[in-house]
Amino acid sequence: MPVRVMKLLGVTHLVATNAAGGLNPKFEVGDIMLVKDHINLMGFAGNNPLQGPNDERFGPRFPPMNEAYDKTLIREAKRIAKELGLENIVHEGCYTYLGGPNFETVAELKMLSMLGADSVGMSTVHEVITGRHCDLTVMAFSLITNKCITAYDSNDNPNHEEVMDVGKMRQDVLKLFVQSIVKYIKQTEDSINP
Ligand SMILES: O=P(O)(O)O[C@@H]1C[C@H](O)[C@@H](CO)O1
Ligand SMILES: Nc1nc2[nH]cnc2c(=O)[nH]1
Repeated sequence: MPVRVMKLLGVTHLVATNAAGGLNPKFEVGDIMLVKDHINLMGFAGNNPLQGPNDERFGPRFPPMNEAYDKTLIREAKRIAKELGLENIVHEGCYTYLGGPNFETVAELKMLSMLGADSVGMSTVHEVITGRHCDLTVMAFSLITNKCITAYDSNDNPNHEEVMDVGKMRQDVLKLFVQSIVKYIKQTEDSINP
C-alpha cells in the first residue's frame, strides 16, 4: 500500500533496503549486496501482494518480473561504490526472504543456498513486486548483518541485537551511498525532463 501511495504522489523510483543474513560465503558482516534478482518464496506458498482483483489503474494482471531490478541503477550503484571507495564491500546477488520472525534453521539455509540465494531476509520482495507492477524503476540492496549459519556444529546464533548493531555501525556509509544514488537518479531525471 505505501508503494502505491508513493506512485500516486508521483514517485518514479524505489530504492529498497534491508538487513539480511549473508548466505554467500564470500560475504562478510557489514558488506552490501546489490540485489540483482529475488526468489519470492512466500509467493510459492500463495502469498503475493498482487493477489485479489487486479486494479488496472496501477498495472496489468500478469506483470513480468524477470527484469525487476533496474540494470542501469545496478551499474551506476557499482560506479558510485567505487567512487566512494566501497568496491571491496559491495557485491551483487540474489535475495530471498521468509516471513519470519524467527531466523532460519540450518536445513532451511542449506536449501536456500542450493536454490541460488546469496542473502536472506524478511522483507523487500512484496514492495518490489508492487513497485514493478505500477512501473516504478526499482533497485534494492541488503546490508549483510550476520553470516547465515549452515553448520550444525556452530556455536553462533543470529540475533536481532547484532542486526541492529551492524546497521548502526554502517549507518554513515549507507547514508552516503543512498544519497549518491538518489543524486544520480535526480540528475538523470532532470536531464530527461528539464
Ligand atoms: O530490513 P528488514 O526489516 O528486512 O530486516 C530484517 C527483518 C527484521 O526486521 C530484522 C531481524 O533482525 O532484520
Ligand atoms: N530471515 C533473516 N532475516 C535477517 N535479517 C537480518 N539477518 C537475517 C537472517 O539471517 N535471516
